[in-house]
Amino acid sequence: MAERPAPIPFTLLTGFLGAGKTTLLNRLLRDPALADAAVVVNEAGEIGVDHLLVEHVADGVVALAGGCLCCSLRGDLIATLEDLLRARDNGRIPPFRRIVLETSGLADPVPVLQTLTLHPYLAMRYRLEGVVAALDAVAGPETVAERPEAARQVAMADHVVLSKTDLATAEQVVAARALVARLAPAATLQDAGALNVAALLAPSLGIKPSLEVLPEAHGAVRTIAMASEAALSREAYDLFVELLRSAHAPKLLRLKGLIRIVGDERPLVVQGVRHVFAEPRFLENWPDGDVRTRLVAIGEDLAPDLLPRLYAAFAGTVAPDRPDRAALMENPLSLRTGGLLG
Ligand SMILES: Nc1nc2c(ncn2[C@@H]2O[C@H](COP(=O)(O)OP(=O)(O)OP(=O)(O)O)[C@@H](O)[C@H]2O)c(=O)[nH]1
Repeated sequence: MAERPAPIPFTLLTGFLGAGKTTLLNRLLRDPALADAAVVVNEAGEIGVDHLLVEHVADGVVALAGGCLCCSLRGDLIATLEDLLRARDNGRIPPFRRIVLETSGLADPVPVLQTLTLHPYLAMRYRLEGVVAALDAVAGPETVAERPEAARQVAMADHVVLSKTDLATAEQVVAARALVARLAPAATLQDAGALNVAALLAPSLGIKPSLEVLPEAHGAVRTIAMASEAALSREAYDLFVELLRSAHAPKLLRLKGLIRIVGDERPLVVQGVRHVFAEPRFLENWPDGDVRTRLVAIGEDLAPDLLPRLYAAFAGTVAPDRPDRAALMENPLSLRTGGLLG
C-alpha cells in the first residue's frame, strides 16, 4: 500500500479590513521558510485586487473572489484546496510545502476553520498549523468593540501580530496589547515591526477560548467593486481621494485598488482604512496585464453606484445627467442625497 503523504502545514491569516494582513503576508513570503508556499487569497469584491498586491509569489497566488469565505464561498474554498492538491500530486505545480490562506477582512474564521478540519480528505492532507491574526494598533480596539467578526478573528488567533505600532501612541499600543491579553490569552503577541517568522509558523497549542461569549458575526456591510478603462490625472486622483475621505470616511471601512494615471504606464496603488490613506505609490508593472483601474470599497450604507459615479466624474467620463467634477468642486458644500456625495 502506498504511504500516506505527510500533511501540508496550513496557516490561516485573518484580521479585520485594513488590519495589515497583506502587508504581513508579503513580509512572510520574503522569508525562506515560506519559499515553497502556496497562497490563497479571499477577496471581498467581485473585482478583487488583494491578490494583485501580493508581491512575492510568481504564479502561486490563487484568488477566491466574489464573496466571503465564511458565508458564500465555502464550497469554492474546498474546491480550490482540492485542486491545489491534485495539481501538486500530478506535478502540474511545484510541490508546495505549506499553504497560507488570507481570509477577507470580514470573514468569521470559525466556519472557515470548521470547513478545513471537518472535511475528511482536506483534514487528512492539510494540517492546521495555526491562526495568525493581524491587529491594527491604532484602530484595532475600537474596531473590535464595534464589529463582532473582528473580535472573533482575534479570539481565534494562535498568534497576533500588532501592526501600525509605528503610527500608534504608547497608550494605543498598551490598549491593543491589553485587548489581546483579554481576548486571546493563549496567543503569542508580536510587533509587526520586529517579526519572528519562525515563531509565527510554530504549530498552534490548540487552546481556543470559548466562542460562546462572542457575538454573532457580520451584518450588512456592502462591498462595491468597479473597473474602468478611464485614467485619472494626478490632480484628479488627489481630489477623488480627498472627497472620499472627507465625505465618506465614517461609513467607509476600506478602500483599495490600482488606478490608471494619465501619462503613466504604471498603476498607482490606493490604500485607505477609514480616514487614514497611505501615501500613494506606483507599482513597477500592472500585476496581471489588465491595465484598467480596479477599485474595491467596503463600508456601511454606501450607495452601490457611489464609487463608479465618483470615479467617472473625476475621470471626466461622467454621464450628461449627472453632476460633474467641475460643478462638484465649485460647490463642494452642497451635499445632496443621491448626488456624488450621497
Ligand atoms: N505605517 C504602517 N502602515 C501599515 C502597517 N501595516 C499595514 N499598513 C498599511 O495599512 C494599509 C492596509 O494594509 P493591508 O496589509 O492591505 O491590510 P489588509 O488587512 O490586507 O486589508 P484588507 O485586505 O482590506 O482586509 C496599507 O496602506 C498598508 O500599507 C504598519 O505596520 N505600519
